[in-house]
Amino acid sequence: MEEDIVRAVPAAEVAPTKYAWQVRAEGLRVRAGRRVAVDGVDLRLGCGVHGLLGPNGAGKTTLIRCLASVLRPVGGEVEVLGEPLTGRGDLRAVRRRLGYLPQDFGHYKRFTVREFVEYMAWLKEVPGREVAGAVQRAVERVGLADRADDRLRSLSGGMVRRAGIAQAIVNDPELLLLDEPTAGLDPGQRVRFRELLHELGTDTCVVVSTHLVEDVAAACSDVVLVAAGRVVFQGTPAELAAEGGPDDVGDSPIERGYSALLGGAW
Ligand SMILES: Nc1ncnc2c1ncn2[C@@H]1O[C@H](COP(=O)(O)OP(=O)(O)OP(=O)(O)O)[C@@H](O)[C@H]1O
Repeated sequence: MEEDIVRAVPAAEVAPTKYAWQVRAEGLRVRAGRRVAVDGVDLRLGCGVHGLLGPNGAGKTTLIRCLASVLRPVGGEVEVLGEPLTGRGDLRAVRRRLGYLPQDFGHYKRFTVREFVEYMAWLKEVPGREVAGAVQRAVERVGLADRADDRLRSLSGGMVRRAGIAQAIVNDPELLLLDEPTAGLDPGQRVRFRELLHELGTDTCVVVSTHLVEDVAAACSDVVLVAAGRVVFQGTPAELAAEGGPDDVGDSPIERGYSALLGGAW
């Protein structure tokens, strides 16, 4: 009986908060192949939706991969959820508390959506009796409840990406890292996804890399602009817009702010 009244409590509500920032980096340097693609990043991120913007090759994916503990830094410091990623410590505990949607994520085409999200829930060590409910909630939140029992290979690219978002949120992560989550989503889904981001940002640190300036304007509380491996601006979308003037290139105030800050490098 007791089980009936137990609700899935977001990890952020129960984990002791022993850190001031979900992400803290100082002078962070990360290599991608032979290149130092993140080259001296200072960053502090708390709860909210942080839009990671920047031109192709700026280092956004490399930064996200480092925060997801996939790439080890080669210099500087980085702490995620209060845990340093620079040492030789065991990263499993911190990995359980984050959600990550890679740009090109691998999935098992023969799995159904539910099986895929369930599998990721098990890997994140979501307690057994909570798995089914957590999976159903994640699938509903991305609007895939009616396709939950279809195999991934039968879904469109945008639907597969939504399944990817579902696996990233299934463990109610304290830090959610989404690398171009809106790529391939139709306009209706993009609007729904922005609403979901808003909701998640109230008690989670969400980092979203995107090329879509409209996503940033509509869904992000904060913009981090990256160029040539460094953070060149951090502020609200309105502050980014204020950087632009009538002579800057762009179709919207935010685009003009973006081009003003990047000069010719975009
Ligand atoms: N495996 C790799 N080997 C060599 N160079 C790499 C590798 N991965 C990335 N790079 C280089 O590192 C730099 C940063 O790449 P990264 O993918 O982080 O940029 P990005 O900002 O995410 O770009 P995009 O907007 O195109 O996705 C680029 O110059 C890229 O060519």
